[in-house]
Amino acid sequence: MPLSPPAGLAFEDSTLFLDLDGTLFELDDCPGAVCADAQTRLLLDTLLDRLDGRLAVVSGRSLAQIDGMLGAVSRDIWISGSHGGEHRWGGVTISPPRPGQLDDVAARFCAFADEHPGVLVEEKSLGVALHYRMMPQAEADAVALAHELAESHGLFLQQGKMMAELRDAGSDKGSAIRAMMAHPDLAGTTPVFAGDDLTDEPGFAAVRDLGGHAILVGEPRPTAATYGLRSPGDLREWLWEALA
Ligand SMILES: O=P(O)(O)OC[C@H]1O[C@H](O[C@H]2O[C@H](CO)[C@@H](O)[C@H](O)[C@H]2O)[C@H](O)[C@@H](O)[C@@H]1O
Repeated sequence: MPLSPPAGLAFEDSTLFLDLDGTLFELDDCPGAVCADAQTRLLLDTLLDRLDGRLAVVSGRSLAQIDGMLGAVSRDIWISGSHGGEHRWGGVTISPPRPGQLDDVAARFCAFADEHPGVLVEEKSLGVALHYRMMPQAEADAVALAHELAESHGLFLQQGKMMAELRDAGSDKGSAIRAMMAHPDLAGTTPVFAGDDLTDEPGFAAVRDLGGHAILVGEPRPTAATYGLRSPGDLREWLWEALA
C-alpha cells in the first residue's frame, strides 16, 4: 500500500533530518556527480531559517563529501556522515581514525573494478564502496568479494542501492539521530526524518520511538515509515509547499 504524504511540517517545534542520495537527490550512475543545484541550496537555506537551525543531514557519505555536495550551507547544518560514524554539530567535529584495513580493501576493490569495466570504487573517510549500478551483472561477484573481505578484515558489510561498502561496525542512522536528539538544542523537539534506503530504517525506527515522523521516499516497500513521497523531486516540492 502506498503511504500518504505528510500533511505539513510544524516548523516551530520540529527538527528535520534529511538523507541525501535517493532522498534529497535523485540517484545518478556516478556518485561523484551528485551536487546540490542553486534551487536546492536555497531550499536548505530557507529550511534552516524557518527551523531556527534545527536542520540535519544523516548520510552514508563522508563529512567531506557532504560539504562538497551542499556547499556553504553545509557549515550551518547538523551533520552525521559515514552512516553515523562521524559528526559535526555545535562547532564540534568528531571523526574517528580510518580503519587501516580499508587500504587493502580499496586495493582489492580497485582490482575488481579493473576487471569489470563500469564498476566504480568510492573511497570515503571511514569506508570504501564498490558500485555496480552501471554493470548490474557484476552484482553477485561484487557482493561475494565484499562478504569475503568483511570476514577476513573484521569489517562491517553495508549494502546499499547497487553498491557494497565496507566500514567499521557500531553505528547507523538510528544511533546518529538519537545522539543529535539528546543534544540540549534539539531535545524536546519533534524529529522528522526522510530517507529512501534500507539503511534509513534504523533512523525511521528512532524518530518513531522519539515521538516523531518517518517519511519513505521512493517506491512503496515494507518499512517503519508512516508517510511516503514518491521521489526526491516530490520531497523537494513538498518542502517548498510546507514553507509557502
Ligand atoms: O545515506 P545516503 O546519503 O543515501 O548515502 C548512501 C550512499 O549513497 C551513494 O550511493 C548511492 O547514490 C549514488 C549516486 O546517486 C549511486 O550511484 C549509488 O548507486 C547509490 O548506492 C554514495 O555513493 C554512498 O557512499 C552512500 O553510502
